[in-house]
Amino acid sequence: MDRKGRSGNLDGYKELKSATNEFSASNSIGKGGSGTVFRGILRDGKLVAVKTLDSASFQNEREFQNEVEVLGGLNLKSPFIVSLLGFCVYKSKRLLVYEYMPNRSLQESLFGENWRVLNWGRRFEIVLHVSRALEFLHVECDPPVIHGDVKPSNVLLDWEYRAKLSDFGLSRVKNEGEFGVVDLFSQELSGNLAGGGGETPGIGTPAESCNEVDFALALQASCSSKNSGIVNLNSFACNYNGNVGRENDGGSRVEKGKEVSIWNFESGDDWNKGVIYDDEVFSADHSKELKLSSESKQWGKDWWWRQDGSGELCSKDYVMEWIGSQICATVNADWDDEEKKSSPENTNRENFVRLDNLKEANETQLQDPKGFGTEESRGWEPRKKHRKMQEWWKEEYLDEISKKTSGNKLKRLETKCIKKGFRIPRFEVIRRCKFHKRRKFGNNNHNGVDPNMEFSFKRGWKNKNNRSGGSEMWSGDLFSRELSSTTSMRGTLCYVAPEYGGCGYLMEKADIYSLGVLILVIVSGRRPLHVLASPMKLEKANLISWCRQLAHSGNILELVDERLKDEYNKEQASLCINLALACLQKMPELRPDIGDIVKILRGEMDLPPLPFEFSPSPPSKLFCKSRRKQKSNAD
Ligand SMILES: Nc1ncnc2c1ncn2[C@@H]1O[C@H](COP(=O)(O)OP(=O)(O)OP(=O)(O)O)[C@@H](O)[C@H]1O
Repeated sequence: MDRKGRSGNLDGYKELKSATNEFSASNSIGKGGSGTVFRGILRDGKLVAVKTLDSASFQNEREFQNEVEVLGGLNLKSPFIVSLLGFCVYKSKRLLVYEYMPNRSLQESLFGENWRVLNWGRRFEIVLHVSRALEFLHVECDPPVIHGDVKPSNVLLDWEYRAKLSDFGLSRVKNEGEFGVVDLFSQELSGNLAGGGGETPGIGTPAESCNEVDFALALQASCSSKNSGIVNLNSFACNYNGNVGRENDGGSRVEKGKEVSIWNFESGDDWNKGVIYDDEVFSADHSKELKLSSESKQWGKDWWWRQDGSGELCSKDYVMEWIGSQICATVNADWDDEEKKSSPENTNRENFVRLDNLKEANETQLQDPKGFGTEESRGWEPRKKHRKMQEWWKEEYLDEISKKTSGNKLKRLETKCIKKGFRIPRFEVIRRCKFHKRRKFGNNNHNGVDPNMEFSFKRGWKNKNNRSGGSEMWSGDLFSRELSSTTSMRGTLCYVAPEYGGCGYLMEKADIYSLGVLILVIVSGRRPLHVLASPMKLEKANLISWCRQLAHSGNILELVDERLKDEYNKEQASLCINLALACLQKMPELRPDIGDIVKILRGEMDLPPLPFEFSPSPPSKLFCKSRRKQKSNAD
């Protein structure tokens, strides 16, 4: 790749190929939901990470474009954000080139064999660095950028374990004049989108009314802003084509007729510069692949529906039911009968909405707007409906389940599902585990699941990385693994803010919520959901509600990673936990701004008073005062 970004063409792809030893397994450093990441050395000796996205995935295409547009579009640099050095489009291949982060992700360090490197000092620094990354995005960037997917696997670590935030696939640039979900939708969008008639609700309307939203129009509106980071593929395709179309403009920097598009952010040039792009190959492939053109309106509509689900069995139910099934599974281990009926093919069919099924699925959905499906499709249709994200994160459900017998709970859910014509999904998950258990490890592995595998509603099982995560990474809990890093269309289960209903714009306070979860994860060294076989431990299953309980009983330090023993700074740990509690308040307005969070972490500001229900947690005011006093004494 030409690092000046001026002569990239097929050579660009070739260079990335040779830099990564032809994308060899030995250069592979990790696998995410969207593709594989390879270590590479460019001709000039620069060490890079090359992410190759799995082709032909609708989701990947969107995330690729978002990454390029938002991360690549940042005018300012931050030491706390991973640099995107360039990208490459070669036929259906999509590659992203990042600065290399030798210690990879926080997820791997925290839950891997190497967890000891994350001593308390480093953990506290990581909390500060991620906060500074968000401060950069929310405050220093104009317009602000909302990351949308803050979680440990998106925090990468450099040589000295300094953290940088990565993965802007779900991020967006905040539009000018956005105030908040309610204002936005009641005033701006509904008027605009309904063409003045005011009948079409906007994106952020409550999920119950989502079916009514003309999402295609909403998307068009959201993308109409010059700075919008919600990249509609339609508009993005236009953007590409627009560049090509402008090749003869004076000073055009677009070269036509090549197979590779590569653009180098380091060159500091703007979007057009250095794009080398075959419009025929690209636009043809692109529009075909994404089924755009005249159907784009309908496509946009289905796209949102498909990703977020519109069925009545929402993810809350799904998660509740799944939790129940996990408890049953660990206690009763009665999987085998179901397993016999399953096959990997069936499981795949039920868990993925494939690109090539899109048209077929659309038709079904149009004919059957309630989504119950025909007799033939019923077996897999409900799976697509489970993704609704609204308020899934109801820790009360865990409490509820712990109070009642899981069997009763499940019975009720089963009845509910059957009444609605849905099949019960729980055994699919379990089958999957069993399938992988057999295939990968025989019966000797801990609970039968590869420590490096994780489950995604969207993507099914995926191998997170090629390095062994170690036994700590597994630690006997199936459930925490599966939910802790499950990327949804717009957020990750357990990290996504409760107000974010799958239909709304992400706002800064959603990032703050995710930061709160991340802080607790860093401090506790465990995942947000952690169900162990013993029912006694169920009260601790949900990290957030456990933390709230501890705050209530004045014992928050019990949450600190027991592997650290006593080797941590109690004052800082209390500060982090109280700060996390403030970030995790259900009402977004009550959560602190990122600027204040950074100041609090630096000891320059008091922690705001926590809600009553968290008392008698360590008196945060007193605590902060004493901390400030100490600091001023030190000065
Ligand atoms: N810049 C980088 N430098 C070094 N390693 C990286 C870099 N980017 C990613 N990795 C490694 O590759 C792994 C996969 O990254 P990727 O961003 O594809 O997945 P993810 O964020 O874990 O998953 P998802 O995209 O589903 O959220 C990371 O966990 C990390 O180990």
